[in-house]
Amino acid sequence: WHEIIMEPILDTLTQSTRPQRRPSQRVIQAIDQFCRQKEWAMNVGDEKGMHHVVNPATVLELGTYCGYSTVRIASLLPPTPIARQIIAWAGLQDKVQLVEEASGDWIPKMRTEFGVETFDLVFLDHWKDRYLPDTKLLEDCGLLRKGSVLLADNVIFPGTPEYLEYVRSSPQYESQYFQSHLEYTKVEDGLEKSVYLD
Ligand SMILES: Oc1cc(-c2ccc(F)cc2)cc2nccnc12
Ligand SMILES: [Mg+2]
Repeated sequence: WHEIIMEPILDTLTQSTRPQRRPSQRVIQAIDQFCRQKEWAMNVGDEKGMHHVVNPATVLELGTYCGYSTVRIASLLPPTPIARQIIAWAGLQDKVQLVEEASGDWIPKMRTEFGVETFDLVFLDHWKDRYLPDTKLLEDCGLLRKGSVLLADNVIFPGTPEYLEYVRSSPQYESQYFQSHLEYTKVEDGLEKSVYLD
């Protein structure tokens, strides 16, 4: 359902804003044209091409050179999740590490997998029953520091009562509610900002 909903968002973007990146085929065509007309280069090229493989999922390329064949091969890979396309369309792919796994599985691996010491900001906007366990996991894994901010969406609607009770009663947090409305509606909702005091 989510991919179906997100597709029109991506379509709207691609029709209404300038891309931060060029579709891969235009990149390949531009390099082939340059190497054919201006300066030869040792790319696999458009004649040998990459026609002999079908739908690879895991690929090892030995010898990247300028990235020409990397682009050719990557364009054969399974479609990129919509969120990754939207992030790339905004030109922010180099700043974002997208992890498509359960939060409870990955929070304990943040330090070893991504070298994260502590988070300055945690934006909680996932499954409502994960807000509290994931917050406790962040504490237990030492991923919060004095001043780390937890910003939680939907604390009123759909609602996260256990999480609210925890951050508002814990001496480890200074919590503040910012009343607003459920996105694009008049239903009450809001954000809870909780500063970790350590
Ligand atoms: O902001 C949000 C709103 C809703 C939601 C649910 C039911 C409704 F009727 C309307 C809105 C679900 C969400 N799930 C995850 C993260 N954020 C959400
Ligand atoms: Mg939300």
